[in-house]
Amino acid sequence: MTFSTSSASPSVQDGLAVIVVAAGSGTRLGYGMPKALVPVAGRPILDIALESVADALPTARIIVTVPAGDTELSAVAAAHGARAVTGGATRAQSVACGLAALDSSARFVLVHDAARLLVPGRVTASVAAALESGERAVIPVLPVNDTVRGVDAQGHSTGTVDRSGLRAVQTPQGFEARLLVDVNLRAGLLERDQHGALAALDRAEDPEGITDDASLIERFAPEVPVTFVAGDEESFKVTRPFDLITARAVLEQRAR
Ligand SMILES: Nc1ccn([C@@H]2O[C@H](COP(=O)(O)OP(=O)(O)OP(=O)(O)O)[C@@H](O)[C@H]2O)c(=O)n1
Ligand SMILES: C[C@](O)(CO)[C@H](O)COP(=O)(O)O
Repeated sequence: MTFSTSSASPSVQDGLAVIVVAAGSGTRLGYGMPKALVPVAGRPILDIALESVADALPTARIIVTVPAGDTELSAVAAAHGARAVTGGATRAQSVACGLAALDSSARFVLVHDAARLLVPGRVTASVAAALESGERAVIPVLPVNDTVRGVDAQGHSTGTVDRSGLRAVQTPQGFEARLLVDVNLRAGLLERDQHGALAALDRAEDPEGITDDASLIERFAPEVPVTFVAGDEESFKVTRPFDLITARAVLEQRAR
């Protein structure tokens, strides 16, 4: 399914909130500071990520999860008119912190990794457009380019996997807001207090196999289809130092 527009319609932005998760430590990047603060072409990753989101969704409400005790990322969020909230110990727990801060009027919610700082507006807009057209869970994906093999406990190949049946998953992932709240409640990542207010729960670890938001839908609301839209190579996640070289190159190319 494809929804190719360059910016989301005003009607969908009206009821849409975006949670940008930026509370990670960036261990694999190894800069000794939260990854979202690491500069790319002189600007913090979060600053560029928020600009990318705002390109497609200029009027959407944005919540940014930041590490406990942070002031710098919160200032970047404020400069974009976004609200900063303290995240959790894992990505999933940070998303739950963002959901607990959600306005009750939000009909749709997009969850985006700050680390995917260069997501093209077309991708964000097509996730929002798919929600507007009635989809309840929408994720951008790409085909897998490399040959993929299984591996056994000894580290030997168990054979080639048919990659025509595989997709690499990106963000932003979009959901009907009530659905994403509901699966987070069922997963024990969120709870409601006696007044009905949502609160994120501290956990030692995430439910097994939960690596993104759509996997919560698949586990806790399997009757809801997860719909694909076309992702983009420029939505890659900055994970290791090499990714910073690519990010700089993309920014330079866009500036030309
Ligand atoms: N407790 C966490 C962990 C991750 N994230 C966010 O989730 C996104 C994807 O996570 P990942 O790339 O794994 O980031 P880090 O956890 O920072 O990386 P690492 O595992 O190398 O420490 C990032 O934007 C990151 O800031 C978050 O908000 N809260
Ligand atoms: C959510 C995600 O970006 C989808 O590809 C990814 O699962 C984040 O997890 P990671 O293990 O930290 O790369």
